[in-house]
Amino acid sequence: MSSSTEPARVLRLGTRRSALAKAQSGAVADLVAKVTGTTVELVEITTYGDTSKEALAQIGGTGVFVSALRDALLAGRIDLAVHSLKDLPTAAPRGLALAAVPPREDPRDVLVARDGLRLAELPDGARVGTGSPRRMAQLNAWALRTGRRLDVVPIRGNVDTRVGFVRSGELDAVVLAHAGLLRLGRAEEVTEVLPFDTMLPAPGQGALAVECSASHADLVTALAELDDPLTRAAVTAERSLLAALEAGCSAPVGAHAVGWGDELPATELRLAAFVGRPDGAAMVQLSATGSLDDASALGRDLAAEMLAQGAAGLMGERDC
Ligand SMILES: NCc1[nH]cc(CCC(=O)O)c1CC(=O)O
Repeated sequence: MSSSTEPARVLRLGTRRSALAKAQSGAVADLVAKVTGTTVELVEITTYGDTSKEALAQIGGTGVFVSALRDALLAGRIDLAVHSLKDLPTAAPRGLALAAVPPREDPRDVLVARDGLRLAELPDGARVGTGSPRRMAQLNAWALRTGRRLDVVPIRGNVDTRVGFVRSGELDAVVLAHAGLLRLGRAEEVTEVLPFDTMLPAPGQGALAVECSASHADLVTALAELDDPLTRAAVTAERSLLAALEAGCSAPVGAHAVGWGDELPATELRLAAFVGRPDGAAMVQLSATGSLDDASALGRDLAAEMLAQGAAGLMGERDC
Protein backbone atom coordinates (compact mmCIF):
# COMPACT_ATOMS: atom_id res chain seq x y z
CA MET A 1 0.00 0.00 0.00
CA SER A 2 2.62 2.50 1.11
CA SER A 3 4.84 2.19 -1.95
CA SER A 4 2.43 3.99 -4.27
CA THR A 5 2.49 7.13 -2.09
CA GLU A 6 6.24 7.22 -1.51
CA PRO A 7 8.06 9.77 -3.67
CA ALA A 8 10.35 8.25 -6.28
CA ARG A 9 13.88 8.10 -4.87
CA VAL A 10 16.11 10.60 -6.69
CA LEU A 11 19.86 11.11 -6.26
CA ARG A 12 20.89 14.77 -6.23
CA LEU A 13 24.28 15.39 -7.82
CA GLY A 14 25.79 18.77 -6.97
CA THR A 15 27.69 20.55 -9.71
CA ARG A 16 29.36 23.88 -10.29
CA ARG A 17 27.81 26.01 -13.02
CA SER A 18 30.73 26.22 -15.45
CA ALA A 19 30.38 24.50 -18.81
CA LEU A 20 33.23 22.15 -17.88
CA ALA A 21 31.73 21.23 -14.49
CA LYS A 22 28.34 20.58 -16.09
CA ALA A 23 29.89 18.44 -18.84
CA GLN A 24 31.72 16.22 -16.36
CA SER A 25 28.83 16.10 -13.87
CA GLY A 26 26.40 15.19 -16.65
CA ALA A 27 28.61 12.34 -17.82
CA VAL A 28 28.98 10.96 -14.29
CA ALA A 29 25.24 11.41 -13.63
CA ASP A 30 24.51 9.09 -16.59
CA LEU A 31 26.91 6.45 -15.22
CA VAL A 32 25.47 6.73 -11.70
CA ALA A 33 21.92 6.36 -13.05
CA LYS A 34 23.05 3.20 -14.84
CA VAL A 35 24.74 1.51 -11.86
CA THR A 36 22.09 2.52 -9.29
CA GLY A 37 18.97 2.27 -11.44
CA THR A 38 17.94 5.60 -9.90
CA THR A 39 17.12 8.96 -11.49
CA VAL A 40 19.96 11.46 -10.98
CA GLU A 41 19.14 15.14 -10.80
CA LEU A 42 21.78 17.89 -11.23
CA VAL A 43 21.78 20.59 -8.53
CA GLU A 44 23.79 23.73 -9.39
CA ILE A 45 25.97 25.19 -6.67
CA THR A 46 27.98 28.41 -6.97
CA THR A 47 31.45 28.40 -5.41
CA TYR A 48 33.53 31.40 -4.46
CA GLY A 49 36.16 30.26 -6.96
CA ASP A 50 33.61 30.76 -9.76
CA THR A 51 32.58 34.30 -8.83
CA SER A 52 35.86 35.84 -7.64
CA LYS A 53 38.19 37.48 -10.16
CA GLU A 54 41.14 37.36 -7.77
CA ALA A 55 44.15 35.13 -8.43
CA LEU A 56 43.62 31.60 -7.12
CA ALA A 57 46.66 31.84 -4.84
CA GLN A 58 45.05 34.92 -3.23
CA ILE A 59 41.72 33.26 -2.40
CA GLY A 60 43.09 30.03 -0.98
CA GLY A 61 43.94 27.92 -4.02
CA THR A 62 41.81 25.48 -5.95
CA GLY A 63 40.11 24.23 -2.75
CA VAL A 64 37.67 27.12 -3.19
CA PHE A 65 36.02 25.18 -6.03
CA VAL A 66 35.41 22.22 -3.77
CA SER A 67 34.34 23.48 -0.35
CA ALA A 68 30.84 24.66 -1.32
CA LEU A 69 30.08 21.23 -2.80
CA ARG A 70 31.45 19.50 0.29
CA ASP A 71 29.37 21.76 2.57
CA ALA A 72 26.25 20.81 0.56
CA LEU A 73 27.13 17.10 0.89
CA LEU A 74 27.71 17.32 4.64
CA ALA A 75 24.46 19.28 5.09
CA GLY A 76 22.53 16.64 3.11
CA ARG A 77 21.42 19.10 0.39
CA ILE A 78 22.99 16.83 -2.25
CA ASP A 79 23.81 13.09 -2.32
CA LEU A 80 26.95 13.14 -4.41
CA ALA A 81 29.44 15.53 -5.94
CA VAL A 82 31.86 15.34 -8.85
CA HIS A 83 35.15 17.21 -8.59
CA SER A 84 38.17 17.56 -10.84
CA LEU A 85 40.65 15.53 -8.82
CA LYS A 86 43.37 18.11 -9.31
CA ASP A 87 41.22 20.68 -7.48
CA LEU A 88 40.63 18.40 -4.50
CA PRO A 89 42.71 19.26 -1.39
CA THR A 90 44.79 16.28 -0.26
CA ALA A 91 43.28 16.33 3.25
CA ALA A 92 40.01 14.36 3.25
CA PRO A 93 37.21 15.76 5.40
CA ARG A 94 35.56 13.59 8.05
CA GLY A 95 32.31 12.03 6.96
CA LEU A 96 32.91 12.03 3.20
CA ALA A 97 33.97 9.06 1.06
CA LEU A 98 35.97 9.27 -2.16
CA ALA A 99 33.61 6.65 -3.54
CA ALA A 100 34.93 6.45 -7.12
CA VAL A 101 37.78 7.59 -9.33
CA PRO A 102 36.56 6.80 -12.86
CA PRO A 103 38.99 6.04 -15.74
CA ARG A 104 41.23 9.01 -16.40
CA GLU A 105 41.05 11.31 -19.42
CA ASP A 106 44.36 12.40 -21.03
CA PRO A 107 46.33 13.97 -18.13
CA ARG A 108 48.57 16.12 -20.36
CA ASP A 109 48.54 19.87 -20.83
CA VAL A 110 48.08 21.35 -24.28
CA LEU A 111 49.01 24.52 -26.11
CA VAL A 112 46.28 26.51 -27.83
CA ALA A 113 48.18 28.99 -29.99
CA ARG A 114 47.37 31.39 -32.82
CA ASP A 115 47.87 30.16 -36.38
CA GLY A 116 48.22 26.51 -35.34
CA LEU A 117 51.64 27.14 -33.79
CA ARG A 118 53.48 24.60 -31.65
CA LEU A 119 55.59 25.63 -28.62
CA ALA A 120 58.87 25.44 -30.55
CA GLU A 121 57.38 27.54 -33.39
CA LEU A 122 56.40 30.52 -31.22
CA PRO A 123 58.48 33.61 -32.02
CA ASP A 124 60.96 34.98 -29.50
CA GLY A 125 59.15 37.05 -26.86
CA ALA A 126 55.81 35.33 -27.55
CA ARG A 127 53.14 36.06 -24.93
CA VAL A 128 51.94 32.80 -23.36
CA GLY A 129 49.14 32.94 -20.80
CA THR A 130 48.80 30.78 -17.69
CA GLY A 131 47.84 31.47 -14.10
CA SER A 132 49.46 28.29 -12.86
CA PRO A 133 52.88 28.55 -11.16
CA ARG A 134 53.48 24.91 -12.23
CA ARG A 135 52.95 25.73 -15.91
CA MET A 136 54.87 28.97 -15.58
CA ALA A 137 57.86 27.19 -14.02
CA GLN A 138 57.96 24.52 -16.73
CA LEU A 139 57.44 26.98 -19.61
CA ASN A 140 60.29 29.13 -18.31
CA ALA A 141 62.49 26.06 -17.72
CA TRP A 142 61.79 24.90 -21.31
CA ALA A 143 62.72 28.36 -22.64
CA LEU A 144 65.98 28.42 -20.70
CA ARG A 145 66.83 24.87 -21.86
CA THR A 146 66.12 25.58 -25.52
CA GLY A 147 67.54 29.10 -25.61
CA ARG A 148 64.25 30.90 -26.37
CA ARG A 149 62.49 33.78 -24.76
CA LEU A 150 58.85 33.53 -23.66
CA ASP A 151 56.81 36.22 -21.94
CA VAL A 152 54.65 34.21 -19.54
CA VAL A 153 51.56 36.28 -18.69
CA PRO A 154 49.43 35.50 -15.59
CA ILE A 155 45.76 34.96 -16.50
CA ARG A 156 42.79 33.15 -15.04
CA GLY A 157 39.22 32.38 -15.97
CA ASN A 158 37.29 29.49 -17.46
CA VAL A 159 38.28 27.71 -20.66
CA ASP A 160 36.33 30.15 -22.86
CA THR A 161 37.96 33.18 -21.26
CA ARG A 162 41.46 31.74 -21.55
CA VAL A 163 41.14 30.61 -25.17
CA GLY A 164 39.50 34.01 -25.84
CA PHE A 165 42.82 35.77 -25.09
CA VAL A 166 44.31 33.96 -28.10
CA ARG A 167 41.31 34.53 -30.37
CA SER A 168 41.36 38.28 -29.58
CA GLY A 169 45.08 38.51 -30.35
CA GLU A 170 45.94 39.60 -26.82
CA LEU A 171 48.13 36.52 -26.33
CA ASP A 172 50.01 34.24 -28.73
CA ALA A 173 49.09 31.09 -26.81
CA VAL A 174 47.65 29.67 -23.62
CA VAL A 175 48.33 26.39 -21.81
CA LEU A 176 45.32 24.35 -20.66
CA ALA A 177 44.49 20.84 -19.52
CA HIS A 178 43.73 18.53 -22.44
CA ALA A 179 41.03 16.83 -20.36
CA GLY A 180 39.00 20.02 -20.04
CA LEU A 181 38.99 20.68 -23.78
CA LEU A 182 38.19 17.03 -24.55
CA ARG A 183 35.24 17.01 -22.13
CA LEU A 184 33.93 20.21 -23.73
CA GLY A 185 34.22 18.72 -27.23
CA ARG A 186 36.84 21.33 -28.17
CA ALA A 187 39.75 19.02 -29.06
CA GLU A 188 40.19 20.61 -32.50
CA GLU A 189 41.39 23.86 -30.90
CA VAL A 190 44.54 22.18 -29.53
CA THR A 191 47.67 23.12 -31.48
CA GLU A 192 50.08 20.86 -29.53
CA VAL A 193 49.72 18.21 -26.85
CA LEU A 194 52.71 18.94 -24.60
CA PRO A 195 54.86 15.88 -23.82
CA PHE A 196 55.52 14.91 -20.19
CA ASP A 197 59.20 15.82 -20.50
CA THR A 198 58.22 19.41 -21.28
CA MET A 199 55.22 19.73 -18.97
CA LEU A 200 54.34 17.40 -16.09
CA PRO A 201 50.64 17.83 -15.27
CA ALA A 202 49.15 18.72 -11.90
CA PRO A 203 48.71 15.78 -9.51
CA GLY A 204 45.34 14.19 -10.36
CA GLN A 205 44.91 16.10 -13.63
CA GLY A 206 42.49 14.47 -16.07
CA ALA A 207 40.83 12.40 -13.33
CA LEU A 208 37.49 12.96 -11.59
CA ALA A 209 36.53 12.31 -7.99
CA VAL A 210 33.03 11.17 -7.04
CA GLU A 211 32.32 11.99 -3.40
CA CYS A 212 29.38 11.11 -1.17
CA SER A 213 28.56 10.83 2.50
CA ALA A 214 30.51 7.95 4.10
CA SER A 215 27.33 6.98 5.98
CA HIS A 216 25.39 6.45 2.75
CA ALA A 217 26.59 2.83 2.57
CA ASP A 218 24.41 1.67 -0.34
CA LEU A 219 25.60 4.56 -2.46
CA VAL A 220 29.27 4.00 -1.54
CA THR A 221 28.89 0.38 -2.66
CA ALA A 222 27.10 1.24 -5.90
CA LEU A 223 29.61 3.97 -6.83
CA ALA A 224 32.52 1.53 -6.40
CA GLU A 225 31.47 0.13 -9.78
CA LEU A 226 32.62 3.37 -11.41
CA ASP A 227 36.08 3.13 -9.88
CA ASP A 228 39.13 2.43 -12.05
CA PRO A 229 41.80 0.84 -9.79
CA LEU A 230 44.76 1.88 -11.97
CA THR A 231 43.62 5.52 -12.12
CA ARG A 232 42.99 5.46 -8.37
CA ALA A 233 46.48 4.08 -7.67
CA ALA A 234 48.12 6.62 -10.01
CA VAL A 235 46.37 9.62 -8.48
CA THR A 236 47.02 8.25 -4.98
CA ALA A 237 50.77 8.27 -5.71
CA GLU A 238 50.60 11.77 -7.22
CA ARG A 239 48.55 13.19 -4.36
CA SER A 240 50.59 11.56 -1.62
CA LEU A 241 53.69 13.16 -3.17
CA LEU A 242 51.91 16.54 -3.11
CA ALA A 243 50.81 16.05 0.51
CA ALA A 244 54.29 14.96 1.64
CA LEU A 245 55.86 17.99 -0.06
CA GLU A 246 53.45 20.06 2.07
CA ALA A 247 52.90 22.19 -0.99
CA GLY A 248 49.86 24.42 -1.38
CA CYS A 249 47.35 23.56 -4.11
CA SER A 250 48.73 26.18 -6.45
CA ALA A 251 52.40 25.35 -5.78
CA PRO A 252 54.70 24.69 -8.76
CA VAL A 253 54.41 20.90 -8.46
CA GLY A 254 53.91 18.52 -11.39
CA ALA A 255 53.41 14.77 -10.97
CA HIS A 256 52.35 11.92 -13.16
CA ALA A 257 52.10 8.17 -12.46
CA VAL A 258 51.47 5.32 -14.92
CA GLY A 259 51.18 1.54 -14.72
CA TRP A 260 54.64 0.06 -15.24
CA GLY A 261 56.25 -3.25 -16.21
CA ASP A 262 55.21 -6.19 -18.37
CA GLU A 263 52.37 -7.54 -16.28
CA LEU A 264 48.74 -6.86 -17.16
CA PRO A 265 47.06 -5.61 -15.13
CA ALA A 266 50.09 -3.65 -13.94
CA THR A 267 51.50 -4.39 -10.48
CA GLU A 268 53.90 -1.46 -10.49
CA LEU A 269 53.66 2.29 -10.89
CA ARG A 270 56.18 4.75 -12.29
CA LEU A 271 55.91 8.22 -10.76
CA ALA A 272 57.61 11.29 -12.26
CA ALA A 273 57.59 14.61 -10.42
CA PHE A 274 58.73 18.21 -10.79
CA VAL A 275 59.13 21.06 -8.32
CA GLY A 276 60.49 24.29 -9.74
CA ARG A 277 60.84 27.96 -9.17
CA PRO A 278 58.33 29.90 -11.33
CA ASP A 279 61.21 31.62 -13.17
CA GLY A 280 62.40 28.21 -14.39
CA ALA A 281 65.96 28.78 -13.18
CA ALA A 282 65.93 26.13 -10.44
CA MET A 283 64.09 22.82 -10.16
CA VAL A 284 64.14 19.28 -8.80
CA GLN A 285 62.84 16.62 -11.20
CA LEU A 286 62.90 12.93 -10.21
CA SER A 287 61.10 9.67 -10.91
CA ALA A 288 60.77 6.32 -9.15
CA THR A 289 59.05 2.96 -9.48
CA GLY A 290 57.10 1.20 -6.75
CA SER A 291 54.38 -1.28 -5.97
CA LEU A 292 50.91 -0.35 -7.20
CA ASP A 293 49.52 -1.75 -3.94
CA ASP A 294 51.41 0.85 -1.95
CA ALA A 295 50.97 3.89 -4.16
CA SER A 296 51.02 6.32 -1.26
CA ALA A 297 54.44 5.04 -0.13
CA LEU A 298 55.76 5.66 -3.65
CA GLY A 299 54.59 9.28 -3.54
CA ARG A 300 55.77 9.84 0.01
CA ASP A 301 59.23 8.38 -0.64
CA LEU A 302 59.77 10.35 -3.85
CA ALA A 303 58.70 13.53 -2.04
CA ALA A 304 61.24 12.82 0.71
CA GLU A 305 63.96 12.48 -1.93
CA MET A 306 62.90 15.74 -3.57
CA LEU A 307 62.89 17.54 -0.22
CA ALA A 308 66.39 16.15 0.44
CA GLN A 309 67.43 17.77 -2.85
CA GLY A 310 66.07 21.19 -1.83
CA ALA A 311 62.49 21.12 -3.19
CA ALA A 312 61.07 23.04 -0.21
CA GLY A 313 63.11 26.12 -1.03
CA LEU A 314 61.57 26.30 -4.52
CA MET A 315 57.91 26.24 -3.53
CA GLY A 316 57.33 29.48 -1.63
CA GLU A 317 54.66 29.86 1.04
CA ARG A 318 52.08 27.14 1.61
CA ASP A 319 48.76 28.65 0.49
CA CYS A 320 46.12 26.00 1.28
N1 LIG B 1 42.55 24.61 -12.97
C1 LIG B 1 41.15 24.45 -13.19
C2 LIG B 1 40.83 23.12 -13.78
N2 LIG B 1 40.46 22.10 -12.98
C3 LIG B 1 40.22 21.01 -13.77
C4 LIG B 1 40.44 21.35 -15.08
C5 LIG B 1 40.23 20.44 -16.23
C6 LIG B 1 41.22 19.35 -16.32
C7 LIG B 1 41.08 18.24 -15.34
O1 LIG B 1 39.96 17.74 -15.13
O2 LIG B 1 42.09 17.83 -14.77
C8 LIG B 1 40.83 22.71 -15.12
C9 LIG B 1 41.13 23.51 -16.31
C10 LIG B 1 42.60 23.62 -16.69
O3 LIG B 1 43.50 23.44 -15.87
O4 LIG B 1 42.87 23.95 -17.86
